[in-house]
Amino acid sequence: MNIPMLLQRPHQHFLKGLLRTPFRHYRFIFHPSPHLGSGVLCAQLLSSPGLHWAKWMLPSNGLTRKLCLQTTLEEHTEGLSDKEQRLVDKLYAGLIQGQRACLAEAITLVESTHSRKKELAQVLLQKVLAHNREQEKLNKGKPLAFRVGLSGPPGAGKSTFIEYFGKMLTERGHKLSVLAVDPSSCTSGGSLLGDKTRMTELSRDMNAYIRPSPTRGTLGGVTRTTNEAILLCEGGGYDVILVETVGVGQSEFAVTDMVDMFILLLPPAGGDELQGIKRGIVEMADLVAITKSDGDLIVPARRIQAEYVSALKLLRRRSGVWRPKVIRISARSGEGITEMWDKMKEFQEVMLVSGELAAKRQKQQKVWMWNLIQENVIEHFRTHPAVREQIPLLEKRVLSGALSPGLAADLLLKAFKSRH
Ligand SMILES: Nc1nc2c(ncn2[C@@H]2O[C@H](COP(=O)(O)OP(=O)(O)OP(=O)(O)O)[C@@H](O)[C@H]2O)c(=O)[nH]1
Repeated sequence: MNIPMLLQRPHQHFLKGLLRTPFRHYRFIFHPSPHLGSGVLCAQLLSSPGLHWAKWMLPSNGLTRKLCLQTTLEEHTEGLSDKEQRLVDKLYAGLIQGQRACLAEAITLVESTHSRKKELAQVLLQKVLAHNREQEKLNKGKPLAFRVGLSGPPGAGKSTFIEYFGKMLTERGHKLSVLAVDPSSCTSGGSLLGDKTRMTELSRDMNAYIRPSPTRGTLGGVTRTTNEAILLCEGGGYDVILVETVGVGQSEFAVTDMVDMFILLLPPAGGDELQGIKRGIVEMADLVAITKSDGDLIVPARRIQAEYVSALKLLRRRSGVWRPKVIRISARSGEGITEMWDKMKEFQEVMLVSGELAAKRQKQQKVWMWNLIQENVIEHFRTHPAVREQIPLLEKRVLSGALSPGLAADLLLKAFKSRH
C-alpha cells in the first residue's frame, strides 16, 4: 500500500483500522512519497481517532513533534464551523500576504476575551507559527524578525524617537511594527502609548504598523497578547518589531522576556526626574540611549551618559558576548541614530552567531508558557467551588490573626485537592 493511495481514501474508519495494525502502520509512516510531505501525512493521521497510538509508535524525531503540535491544533479545530474556518483561512492568507487589515483583525482576535474567539485565535496562531518556522528554515535558521523592547519614563522622547527611527528603517527597506504594552491602560481604560497621533508620519507609512496597547485586561493578559501579536507581525513580514513600554511598573520586566534586545531611553535629566525608573530595569538594558542630545541639552546628556557608563560597569554581565553600551541620540537633529541602529545590528549578529539569541528565545518560550499556566491555575484555584466558599472565612481569620497565612493556604490547597 502506498501513501498516495491511502490519502485518496478519506474514510476515517479505514485509517483507524490501519492504525491498529502495527506492521501496516509502520509502512504507512515511513513509506517515502515523492508527492507528499510529512506534514500532509500527519494531517491525515490526525483525522483518525487512533492518534494516541500513532504518537508512541513514531520515532522521536521531528515528526513526533509535528504530530504533537498538530494534536493540539486538532483539538482546537474540532467543531470549527464553516464560517469560523473561513474566517481563520481569510485572516491567515491575508496576513502572510502582508495585508495590514488582516494583521489588525488577527491581533484583535488574539486580544479578545471571548472564549470561542480565543480558540479561533489559537488555531490561527498555530498556522502562523508553522508558516514562520518554514520561513525561518528558508532563511537558514535566522530569525524572521529582530524583536526590540523599548522603554523609558514618560517624556523621555520615545515617540519622537520611534517616528524618526521608524522612518529611517522603512526608507532602508525594512518593515517595522510598533506594539505598545501599557498596563496603565488596563485601569484607566485609556491608552497612553501607541496612540497613533503620537507618530503621525510613521502611522501613514505603508511599511510601518503601529498597534496601540489593548485597553482591557491584566498585565498578564496584555503581555500574552503582545507575545502573540509579535508572532502575527512576523507572519506578516515585519522584520523589525519594537515593543514599547512606559517606564513605570512591571511592564518592562515582562517585555524583557519577549524581546531579543532591550533598550532604555533616558532623558538628560537629573536624578529626581529619573526616580520613576526602577533600578532593576537599568540592569536589564542591552543599550541605554540618552535622548535629546542637542542644543543646550548636549552637556547634561554627556553627564548622564558618563554616569550610566560607570553604573553599568558595576553590574553583573548577563551575556558572554555583549557588554551594554550607553550612547547619546537626538531625534531632532538625527545625531547618533544611525550609529544606534548599527549597534543594534551588531548586538543581533553577535548574539546570533554565539547561539545566545537562540538560547534566549528558547528560555523565553518556557517563561511564556509558565506565566500562562500560573495565571490560569490561580484563576482555576480561586474559582474552584470548594475553595471559593472557604476563601472569605479563611481570609477573615488570617486578618484577625486567628490563623497563620501558612495554615490558611494549606487548608485551601487541601480543599482544592480533595475535590479534584
Ligand atoms: N530637544 C529635543 N527634544 C525632544 C527630542 N525628542 C523629543 N523631544 C521633546 O520631548 C518631549 C517629549 O517627547 P515624546 O516623544 O512625546 O516623549 P515620550 O517618551 O513618547 O512621552 P510619553 O508619550 O509621555 O511617554 C516633546 O516635547 C518632544 O518635542 C529630541 O531629540 N531633542
